[in-house]
Amino acid sequence: MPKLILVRHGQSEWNEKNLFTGWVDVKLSEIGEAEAKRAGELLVKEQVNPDILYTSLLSRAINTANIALAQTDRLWIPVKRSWRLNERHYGGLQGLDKADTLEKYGPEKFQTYRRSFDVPPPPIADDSEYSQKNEARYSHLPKDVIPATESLALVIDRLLPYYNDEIAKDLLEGKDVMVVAHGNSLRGLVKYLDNISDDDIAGLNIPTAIPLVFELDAKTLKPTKPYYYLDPEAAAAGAAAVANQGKK
Ligand SMILES: O=C(O)[C@@H](CO)OP(=O)(O)O
Repeated sequence: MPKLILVRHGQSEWNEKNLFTGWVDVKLSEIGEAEAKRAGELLVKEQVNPDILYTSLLSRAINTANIALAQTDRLWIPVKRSWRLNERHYGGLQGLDKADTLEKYGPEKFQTYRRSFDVPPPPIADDSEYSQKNEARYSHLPKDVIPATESLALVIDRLLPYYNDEIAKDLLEGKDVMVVAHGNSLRGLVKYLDNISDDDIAGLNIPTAIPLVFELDAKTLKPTKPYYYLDPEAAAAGAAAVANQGKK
């Protein structure tokens, strides 16, 4: 029975400062590095041994994966990376303080921008210092593919073809696959695998760096039981903290 292990990166410097991040390539904070190490310790403790790693193109996911895999002595497993696993592009909110944004837009609009299924935040200008239009990291992509903002629905549109064409292939070969990505790209994947409605997905928050495991049927790749976190208590506390971001 193949396992799909989903890990959100450890706390980033902008998570620590409470800023909207999206596609901005911020680094892990010291706490984030410690969280990534702990994720690896949980893998060891629960004897979860990924055969292959997938990450986004963002440093915080790549470094979290490396730190965690170093703990398990599995830095040698094959790695595939894709922009399709990137965080949701947060448009014109990238770089803004979440508490200031809550104050500016009010709680309803703030929640809509953060957690609605299909309302994207206002787009970012191409010449903004936080736009990714001209980043070398994405030079392999046509310019019109690089988003100026994204809703969760748009994230799912760009993520699912990659899941079905690449990740699912490894799972069908019986491999245990670890995906290290982001709060909102992983919300999209969990929504799909767990069949969560467009409304209910607003209530799902993913904590940093606590491995979440799906056990999948070898043929259909449908979950054979509810997904679980390797440290459920810490996951519940972490998810509540994410939900409350913005409140001063
Ligand atoms: O800023 C972001 O890119 C995300 C994840 O850190 O934040 P939020 O949880 O508000 O969607």
